[in-house]
Amino acid sequence: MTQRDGHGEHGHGPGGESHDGHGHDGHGHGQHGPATISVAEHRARILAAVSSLPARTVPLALAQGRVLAADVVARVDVPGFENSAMDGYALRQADAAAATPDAPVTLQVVADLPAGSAEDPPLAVGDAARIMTGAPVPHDADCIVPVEDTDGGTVTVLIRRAPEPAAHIRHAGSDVRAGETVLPAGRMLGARDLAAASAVGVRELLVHPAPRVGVLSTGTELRPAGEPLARGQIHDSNSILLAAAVAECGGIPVQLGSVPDDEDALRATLEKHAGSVDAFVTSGGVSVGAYDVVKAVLAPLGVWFGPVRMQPGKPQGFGDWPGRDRNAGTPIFALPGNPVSVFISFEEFVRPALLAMQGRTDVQREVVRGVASEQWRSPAGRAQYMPVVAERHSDGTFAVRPASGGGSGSYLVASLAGANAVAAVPEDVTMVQAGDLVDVTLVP
Ligand SMILES: Nc1nc2c(c(=O)[nH]1)N[C@H]1C(S)=C(S)[C@@H](COP(=O)(O)OP(=O)(O)OC[C@H]3O[C@@H](n4cnc5c(N)ncnc54)[C@H](O)[C@@H]3O)O[C@H]1N2
Ligand code: MOO
Repeated sequence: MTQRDGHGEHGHGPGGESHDGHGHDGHGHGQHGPATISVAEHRARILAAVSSLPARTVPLALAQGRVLAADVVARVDVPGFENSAMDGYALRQADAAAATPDAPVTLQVVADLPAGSAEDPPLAVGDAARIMTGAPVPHDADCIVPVEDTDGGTVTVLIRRAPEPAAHIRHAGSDVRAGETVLPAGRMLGARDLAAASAVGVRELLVHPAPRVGVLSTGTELRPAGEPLARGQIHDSNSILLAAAVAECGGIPVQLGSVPDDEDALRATLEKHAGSVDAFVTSGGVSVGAYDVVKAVLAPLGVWFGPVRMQPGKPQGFGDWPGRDRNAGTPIFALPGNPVSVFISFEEFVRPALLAMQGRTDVQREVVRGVASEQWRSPAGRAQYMPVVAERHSDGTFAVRPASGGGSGSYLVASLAGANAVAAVPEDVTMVQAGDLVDVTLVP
């Protein structure tokens, strides 16, 4: 990789341009606090500011994907009783110990036990009970002979093979005993976890709920998907992306539509929904333009705005929409308007925060190793997040190349769909060469 020759810590001067040609780092933004912060610093501040939503009890059917807030302890033994692992016959092993295919043993069939039977028939010497998988084994029996080793009789039965002692019996508590912890707090619940909870007698779980996330686009130029466009208008793709991305990481998107670049309209929308969402994510209106409405409304309320040393995604805002009557405020993520910036900002900041609100501690995606298969430029002084196509090699590494011929331009929304990963290039690298190792995150 080509690195910028070192003039100390990342200064704020005009360090680099965004690839779509209108970026200037770190001045004239009127932000609070330090002139620029790194991606890691901004994420750390966000994670320090959000906490897991208070736990609630939900039925098992609504617990999938939620994080457990308390251990799940078995209420009963599993299995709860000795039961048969085979369709066949329950009997005393000694009664059939001499059986061979050439010299089968004949037993009396004195009972028929389907799964769910509550019977416990007494078995005298020479008796057997026909039994199905899962049915309770009579106390007098000590083994099961599978039906395949018999003639299948219902009055008498020929046993053609001697059973092992205790053959095909599932013992009570052999899976888990009452009182044992089956699922630890902190576990994200999947299908197997819910099955385990049900099996041990639990029907409701204490979990951190899914955050409801209000998604709002800003921009007078925006039209809903599919509507005809006049000159200067574009389709609102950010709210579509954000709503899907919220759902993908376990949140509940609440589409608030789009508001024009009008302070009162934005204020009214946020005010209206603040009580019914756990967070807001807005896009657009955070830069230095004359109509940057989000910043105009939120900065006076103490929401932080400033450049983050990244490309795309440089202009960011984060803080609280104030609560009423001493209620806590609603976290608000004010993302830049460019669609690729929205995607990268969501991945780096919003997704980790939404996962933390769900009680997750593993809030960042796994980073894998990539090898650049072609060269590309990266801005000095800003970490670059390049949408790439990553192809897996047999040794587990990935060959990566930019997903668009246009590079990392933050307006390249249609090309973004062709990417399956994002390569993160450190701040001090200005050129990634073919063959360079890069950190890669695979994305859905
Ligand atoms: N003079 C400067 N201009 C810009 C700078 C700068 O530092 N100095 N930064 C550039 C960077 S980097 C970004 S990122 C953008 C961020 O600007 P805003 O957050 O204020 O976003 P907008 O101006 O509202 O929109 C930017 C761009 O994105 C399109 N857009 C907006 N919303 C949507 C949506 N819902 N769906 C699809 N596309 C959307 C919008 O039409 C613009 O093309 O500022 C740069 N400028
Ligand atoms: O590069 Mo901006 O920082 O287009 O997101």
